[in-house]
Amino acid sequence: MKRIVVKIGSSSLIAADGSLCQKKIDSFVEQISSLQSSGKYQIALVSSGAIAAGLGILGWSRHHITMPEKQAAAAVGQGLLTDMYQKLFARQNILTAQILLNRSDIEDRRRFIHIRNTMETLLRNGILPIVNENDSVTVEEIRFGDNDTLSSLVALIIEADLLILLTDIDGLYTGHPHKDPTAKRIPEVWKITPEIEKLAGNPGSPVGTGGMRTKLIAARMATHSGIDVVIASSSEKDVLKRIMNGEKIGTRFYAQQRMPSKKSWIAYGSKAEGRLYIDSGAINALTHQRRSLLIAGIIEVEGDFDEGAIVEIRSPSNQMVGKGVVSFSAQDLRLLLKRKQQGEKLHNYHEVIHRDSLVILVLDENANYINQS
Ligand SMILES: Nc1ncnc2c1ncn2[C@@H]1O[C@H](COP(=O)(O)OP(=O)(O)O)[C@@H](O)[C@H]1O
Ligand SMILES: N[C@@H](CCC(=O)OP(=O)(O)O)C(=O)O
Repeated sequence: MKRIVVKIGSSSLIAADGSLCQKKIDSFVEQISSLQSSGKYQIALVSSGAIAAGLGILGWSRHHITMPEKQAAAAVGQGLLTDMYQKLFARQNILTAQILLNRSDIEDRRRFIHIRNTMETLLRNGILPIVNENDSVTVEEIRFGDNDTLSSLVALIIEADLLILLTDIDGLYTGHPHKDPTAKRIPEVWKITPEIEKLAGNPGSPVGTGGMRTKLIAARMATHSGIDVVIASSSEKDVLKRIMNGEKIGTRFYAQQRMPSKKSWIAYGSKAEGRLYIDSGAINALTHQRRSLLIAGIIEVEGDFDEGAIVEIRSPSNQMVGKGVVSFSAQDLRLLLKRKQQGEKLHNYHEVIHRDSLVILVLDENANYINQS
């Protein structure tokens, strides 16, 4: 069975009067149910709309709103959203489950595995997980901030084959469609180059968060992990079925080679607790010779971490090289660096970051991430 994550943005769920639009939601529910009951797909839904729905029913304006008001609106709106999905999916004999996440739930490896096991259990039992950010309890430091990023992490969690971002526009355009009347849809993206990234602008509607910018970040994370991404219009008739039938609607981003799940978590889910600065020889060994990181290549250690922590690997000029699981504590690494400076050869020490626990995050000359295997 193929696994799909479908993300629906606020702009596709909210009616002009600010309320949840049952007609629109029903159309998604029918489409998702039809795919799920074909027996060919397991689907997880990431649905935005809690804040907008809450503001709508409370009659509160989104302008100059305080954080507690926004979080209160999310608490009200999430209830409305869950209730509507539950009722509409029940009509299609599909049981739904609500999962609300913060970034810290994913950053911690144990919690990540718990979420993965829960999602697996739901999917294998034919229950539809409906995911959103836990907006009403989230503080800035642990926010995803946008559901595009969240949906791509959900795709990593369940090792999806495809991530579909449904929005109020039929794909990525060559310019912001509200500002550039000549802008055209780009049907396919093989590589997310800096030129492609430059095309993505902010939301076009007052209810959207992140616009195309965050959709491209999500697409980068997913495609690098080996998951195809389609951005398509939520109002296109039978959009999900047509995408699954291979019709070229929206913008399709093609995946690179599949990355092992642990590595995609290291790259995009985990939180780095420190930094290792490495010299040019080590950068070359890591990026071109697929070697592990040895103590010999480390110039400086930043932060205070234990062995087993995730750290960033950076160049002397502070460019990101990668991330990985470190085998020594920061204290021990500093000690070893001192001994190295005093002339001691440290050949007997094992890898500081083993290749299998290392993800390279630099692009090659073709704007591809360097092969991880
Ligand atoms: N290059 C672009 N191509 C298409 N849309 C773009 C582009 N740059 C910015 N946008 C805006 O991004 C919007 C979609 O993002 P957003 O409003 O956050 O939707 P959602 O609520 O579905 O996440 C579009 O309606 C459009 O106005
Ligand atoms: N978690 C928020 C939505 C955040 C978000 O990314 O919104 P959107 O850009 O509409 O997908 C909510 O439920 O209101």
